Amino acid sequence: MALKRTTKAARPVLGLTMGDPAGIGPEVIAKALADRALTRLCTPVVVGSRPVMERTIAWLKLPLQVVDFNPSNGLRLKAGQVAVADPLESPLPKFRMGAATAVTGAASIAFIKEAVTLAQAGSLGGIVTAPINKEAMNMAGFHYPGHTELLADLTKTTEFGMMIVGGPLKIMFTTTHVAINALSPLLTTERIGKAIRLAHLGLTKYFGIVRPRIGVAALNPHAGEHGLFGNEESTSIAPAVKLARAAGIKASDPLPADTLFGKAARGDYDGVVAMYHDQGLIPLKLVAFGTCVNLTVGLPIIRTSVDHGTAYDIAGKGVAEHGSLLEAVKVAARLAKSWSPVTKTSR
Ligand SMILES: NC(=O)C1=CN([C@@H]2O[C@H](COP(=O)(O)OP(=O)(O)OC[C@H]3O[C@@H](n4cnc5c(N)ncnc54)[C@H](O)[C@@H]3O)[C@@H](O)[C@H]2O)C=CC1
Ligand SMILES: NCC(=O)COP(=O)(O)O
Repeated sequence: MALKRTTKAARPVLGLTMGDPAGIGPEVIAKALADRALTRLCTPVVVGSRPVMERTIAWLKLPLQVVDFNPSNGLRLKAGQVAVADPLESPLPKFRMGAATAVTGAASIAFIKEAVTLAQAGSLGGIVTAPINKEAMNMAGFHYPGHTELLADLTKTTEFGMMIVGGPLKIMFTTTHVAINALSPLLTTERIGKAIRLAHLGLTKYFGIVRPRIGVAALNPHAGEHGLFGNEESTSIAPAVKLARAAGIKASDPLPADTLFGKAARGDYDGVVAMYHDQGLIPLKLVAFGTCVNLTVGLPIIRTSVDHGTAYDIAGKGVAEHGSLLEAVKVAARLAKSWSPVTKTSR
């Protein structure tokens, strides 16, 4: 029997995927599990390797005890007990912390798949993902740019987008993990229009903002300066804005990105549509690294994530901070209490 789906009164059951076992995912999860701030927000279920979780808890000397996740017992846990859903058929072979391998990459994908299955079955009210390593995932033969596209594939979602929020900024990304020299042809009116619609959906449905004001970033310096420094503004961004406005969305003209994010941070816009990864993530991480939350807007399930990666440089050292994971749980728990599946991205 699946757990009853979260109600407004209950603390939602959230699945915390372990991410890449060789990164800081297990550590930030263990630290968060020992933090009362997390258990006040939700009933956590770690979706990951049970032996890795046990080793991490022991290594960090945390007062936690791992038990198997059993959806049919209503998650009746004693204080300090942590439920782990481990989808791996056999324990992971020995691996080195801080190194990308196909084995750990494959495990990180198995955890995500299991979490999606549990969420779709109603056993989890949402999922919060710890970082995967894209290189390890690709070494394992999963050729996705990141969670965002994998989750869309697993849930058969076509209209989805990566939104990251932090401090005063809420940013929707038109493209995610793309080489700069491959960017321009991807910035079609259709793709930008989709990002504007998803920004609107994210700001209204996920953050409750009525008639949000959306700032749309230009791609080129000074918004191209009438074609002097590029023309994506006139050929694709402005036409996408026009279509969005015709659909009733309050979207700005393509604005020079070097001043747009500051304006949004000061409150002139409720959200921003960035054209590419670093355009939006540099301002976000400058003002709020460690507390930003990544959401996949448009999925039929709730998914939030941390703002950081696997941080191989500090994996196994005990210095990783778990603040972003707590923030991601906070957002997922809030959404889980009022969630209704996305059916379309109309206003
Ligand atoms: N949600 C996800 O699954 C994400 C995955 N990644 C992946 O992570 C890998 C490494 O990416 P990088 O660009 O190097 O970013 P990164 O966030 O792993 O590391 C950047 C710097 O921040 C520090 N740092 C990161 N998280 C920290 C924490 N919780 N506490 C203290 N210091 C922390 C690291 O030590 C490093 O100096 C890549 O494979 C990337 O694709 C990156 C971002 C998000
Ligand atoms: N920089 C954001 C990031 O890498 C997370 O991407 P995803 O795994 O959530 O698609």
